[in-house]
Amino acid sequence: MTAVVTAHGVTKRFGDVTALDDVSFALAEHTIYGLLGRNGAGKTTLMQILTGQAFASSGNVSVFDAPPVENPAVLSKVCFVRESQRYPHVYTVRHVFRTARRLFANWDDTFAHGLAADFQLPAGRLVRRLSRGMLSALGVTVGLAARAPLTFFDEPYLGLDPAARQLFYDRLLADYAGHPRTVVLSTHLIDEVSDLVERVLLIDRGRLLLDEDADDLRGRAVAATGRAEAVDGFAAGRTELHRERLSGLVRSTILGGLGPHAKAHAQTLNVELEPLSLQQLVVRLTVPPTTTAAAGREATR
Ligand SMILES: Nc1ncnc2c1ncn2[C@@H]1O[C@H](COP(=O)(O)OP(=O)(O)OP(=O)(O)O)[C@@H](O)[C@H]1O
Repeated sequence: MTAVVTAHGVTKRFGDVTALDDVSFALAEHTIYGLLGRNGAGKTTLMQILTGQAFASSGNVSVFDAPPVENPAVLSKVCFVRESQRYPHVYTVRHVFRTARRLFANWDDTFAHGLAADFQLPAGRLVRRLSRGMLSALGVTVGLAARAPLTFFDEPYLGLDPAARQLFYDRLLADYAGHPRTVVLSTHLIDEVSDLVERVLLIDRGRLLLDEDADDLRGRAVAATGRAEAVDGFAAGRTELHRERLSGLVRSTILGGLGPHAKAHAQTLNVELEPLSLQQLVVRLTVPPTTTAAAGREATR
C-alpha cells in the first residue's frame, strides 16, 4: 500500500480533555475512508491535525511524507471541507471558485460549474446570502472540483436534503472512478455512505476502535432473534454487544460472522440470524456496555 498519511501515537489534549489518545494508522492512496464515531469522539480534531490546522500534543503525523503544519507543498495537495467554513463578506459563489482555482492544482472549473448547476447554486449570489443547504452544496462542490489528492469532508453535507446528498454521493463516485484520490468522509449518516466507503476508521472517545475494510465489517456481527433460552444458548461463549426484548422474543447483537457453524447452531435452536448493517455495528460498538448487553440481559430475565 502506498500511504499518503501516517499517524503514530497521536495524542491531543485540551486541558484535561484528551480528544485523541495514542492514535496510529495509515491512509492509502486512492481509497475512500469513512471516519466514524459519536459526537465528541475526536474526528474533527484528527482532521485538523492531518490538515496542519492543529498540533498533536504528542506523536507524529506525516502527510505526503512530510509534516503538514505550515507546509505549502503538502497543503496544496490537501482539501478540507467543513460546515463552519468562513468566506470573506463580499464573496459570491463565483469568487469562491476563482480562489479555489488558485489554491488547487487539479481544480476543474467546468466540473465546478456543472456541480453548481446540479445543486442549483446561483454563481452570482453572495455566499452570506446562501441558505444552509446551499452553503453545504458550495462546500461539497469545492471539495469535489478541487480533486485534491487528499480530501477531507467533515460532515459538510448535513445541510443537504436527501436528494442533494444522493447527488453528492453519485458525483463523488463517478468522479473518483476517473480521478482516484484519497477521500475521508466524516459522517453520522453511516447507512447512506456504507456502500461508498472502502475502509472504516472508527474513533471512540479519542481511541481508534476499528481500522478495517468496510466489506469485512459488514459481516462482523449478527442479530440473533428467538426465545430467551434459545438466544441464551446461542450467545453462550460468544461476545454479546446488546440485547433487547421484542414482543415476547429476545434480539441479541453478537460479534462474529455468519459462518456455517453459527448458522447450523442457530437453526437447531430456532434462532433467526441477520447480518448487522455498518451503522448498527457502529452504534453497538460505541454505546457503553452498561446500557446494552448487561442491562438487556437483566431486562429479558
Ligand atoms: N479547542 C478545544 N478546546 C477544548 N476542547 C476541545 C476543543 N476542540 C475539541 N475539544 C474537545 O475534544 C473532543 C473531541 O472533539 P471533536 O470536535 O474532535 O469531536 P468530533 O468527533 O468531531 O465530534 P462531532 O461528531 O460532534 O462533530 C470533545 O470532547 C471536544 O469538546
